[in-house]
Amino acid sequence: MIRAQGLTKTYDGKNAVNGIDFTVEPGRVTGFLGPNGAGKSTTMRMILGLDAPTKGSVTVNDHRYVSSPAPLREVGALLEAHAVHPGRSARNHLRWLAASNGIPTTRVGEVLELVGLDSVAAQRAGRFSLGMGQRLGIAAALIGDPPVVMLDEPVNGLDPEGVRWVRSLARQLADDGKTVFVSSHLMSEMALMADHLIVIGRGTILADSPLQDFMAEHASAYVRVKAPQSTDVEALLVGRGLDVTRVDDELRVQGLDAPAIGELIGGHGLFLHELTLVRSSLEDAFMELTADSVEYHARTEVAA
Ligand SMILES: Nc1ncnc2c1ncn2[C@@H]1O[C@H](COP(=O)(O)OP(=O)(O)OP(=O)(O)O)[C@@H](O)[C@H]1O
Repeated sequence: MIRAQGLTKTYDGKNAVNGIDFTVEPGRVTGFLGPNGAGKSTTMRMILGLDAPTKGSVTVNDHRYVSSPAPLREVGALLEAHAVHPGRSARNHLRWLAASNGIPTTRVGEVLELVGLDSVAAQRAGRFSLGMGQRLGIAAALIGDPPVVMLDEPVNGLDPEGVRWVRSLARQLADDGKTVFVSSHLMSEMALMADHLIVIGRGTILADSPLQDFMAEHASAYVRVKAPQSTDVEALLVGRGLDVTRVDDELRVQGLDAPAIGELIGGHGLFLHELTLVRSSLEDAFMELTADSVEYHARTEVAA
């Protein structure tokens, strides 16, 4: 597992990461979310020992990652900036990684096949598309079959098939008991991929909970009611003390669940054309939670 305690990183007198505590547990996919500049990459770099904490500590499987003799066997990481020599072929890049960590060369063919790059393994990595580069980065992360896998924006540049593949790969790794820590700005993807969320804003933890609990706490829900005699229905629901908002021909009702609303309306001899529970998305919940933590706002408003 990954454990951060009082983890702090200060750049030019400003805390990029501000005394955070969290644990990333094995056997589940943990999503790491936050607006631009929130401190995600800085945290991931400190986990890998690429940056030293100003204060506090972070350990992987109870020791500091930098002190590991074969790091790729402990943590596999895909970071946004790929360190691949552009003139080297995909296969040679992976061979070099394997050799430097005492990993058998046979593993190179296995991971190339796993990520779907076996047919282009002899091509220079510098000529790879964004998506191919991501796949090579994931192959490198998995080459040591590590118990901890950290993926920063793994679906970036991938086509829909690739996005699905990363999702099922993350699930498979978690089901195999590995610790899977994934950052992404794609909320729809995170909603499908993550079991647990850690949300960071301006260097502090805003939420650390199972996805379901996060949605229950931060996502709103209402029941959409469409009825031919909508004025009568509205009066009935308001009369029962429910919170009703009219938007065009629909009524948005809060305060009672859908079956009870249906029975109430039917019990008064009124017809229903639609009765639907509408939940806000993870994106909505995330936007609401992080509204005060967003540092970089676009100046032009775009209609929602
Ligand atoms: N090497 C550095 N020197 C100075 N400041 C830095 C450095 N790296 C990061 N920062 C600052 O630390 C803060 C956190 O940045 P970080 O890259 O960790 O955020 P992030 O959550 O990964 O953002 P994004 O979603 O945009 O990738 C930002 O204010 C950033 O400008």
